[in-house]
Amino acid sequence: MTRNSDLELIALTKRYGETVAVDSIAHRFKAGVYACMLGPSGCGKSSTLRMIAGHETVSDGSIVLGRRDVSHLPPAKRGTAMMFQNYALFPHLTVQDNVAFSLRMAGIDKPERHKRADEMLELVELTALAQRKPDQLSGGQKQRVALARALITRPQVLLLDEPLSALDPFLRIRMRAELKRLQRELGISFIHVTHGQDEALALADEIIVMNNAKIEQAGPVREVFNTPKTAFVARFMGGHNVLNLPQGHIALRSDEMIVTAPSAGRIDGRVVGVEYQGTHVALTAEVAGGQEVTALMPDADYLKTPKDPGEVIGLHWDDRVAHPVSA
Ligand SMILES: Nc1ncnc2c1ncn2[C@@H]1O[C@H](COP(=O)(O)OP(=O)(O)OP(=O)(O)O)[C@@H](O)[C@H]1O
Repeated sequence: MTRNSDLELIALTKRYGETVAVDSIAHRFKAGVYACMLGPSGCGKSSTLRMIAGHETVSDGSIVLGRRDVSHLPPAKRGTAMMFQNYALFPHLTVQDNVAFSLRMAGIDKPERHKRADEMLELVELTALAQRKPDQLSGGQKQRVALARALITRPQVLLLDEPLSALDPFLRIRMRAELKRLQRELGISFIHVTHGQDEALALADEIIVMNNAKIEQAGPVREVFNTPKTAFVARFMGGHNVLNLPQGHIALRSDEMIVTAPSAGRIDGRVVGVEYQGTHVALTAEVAGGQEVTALMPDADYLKTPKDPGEVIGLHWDDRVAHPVSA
């Protein structure tokens, strides 16, 4: 089997009756990439992932992994593996047997199955719990079992559908570091669907933002964050203001906004919100046309000139940090 191959989506389309869930999208995932797919609920992320995995039929277009068109192959024959949101572990099987399950289905004998399952359990640091049942595990441990179970098939591409959403915030941050470590160690592609912008920024080499069944923007993580092409991407990725000015729409990072005395900046606004965020303070002001603008100030800077709701402030920004975006 060709290892380390690019995964290409060509005019990939999914229709459910009248609903077009994925509308002729095209993208090439480079081999070994950590890609995060983001977008609002219902934009077609899961449908895309399920088509790649083979859990959903392709309505039109194709999926090519390496040199093989895998669009119509059964899931186990594609070179992909999927890790589900709810982990879908078998409650009556031990951790080791859960991990080895797909090898059993493939008719591999028991000693080989257990050997490979043990290797996977070592990879996810669960060797000590191999004989436990899923209900004797914590959420984070279940997630590792699900990962080991997906990885045992030695996929070229691992597909993850909101893998961290069932975990509490603290564990989520720990597990995302773990995912990144695993992906680096294995050198395979991870395609990870998430609702979390922070999660995507923390993990991804590449971000694919979907909206209304289409790819709105795709590219390296810093490029998508720093130079959003559309107002939607700027708003969706967070950390930006989108201002409708006479020269058009511009995106401005909240941490690039400079708070000045009234009339000393480019525009004035009235403070409508002051939110303490620990290291920073988010100061939100209403400017002309009822638009809200947020300036993210380091806490120490804010404390030098604290503001109260109702106060008028000036807002300034450097031309270099203003990016025109389409509405
Ligand atoms: N089995 C199905 N039958 C009919 N319509 C479906 C089916 N699955 C998804 N859809 C529709 O297809 C569209 C895309 O759904 P999809 O689950 O891919 O979106 P998503 O971006 O993953 O959303 P979420 O973030 O809420 O999981 C939605 O309009 C959804 O209602």
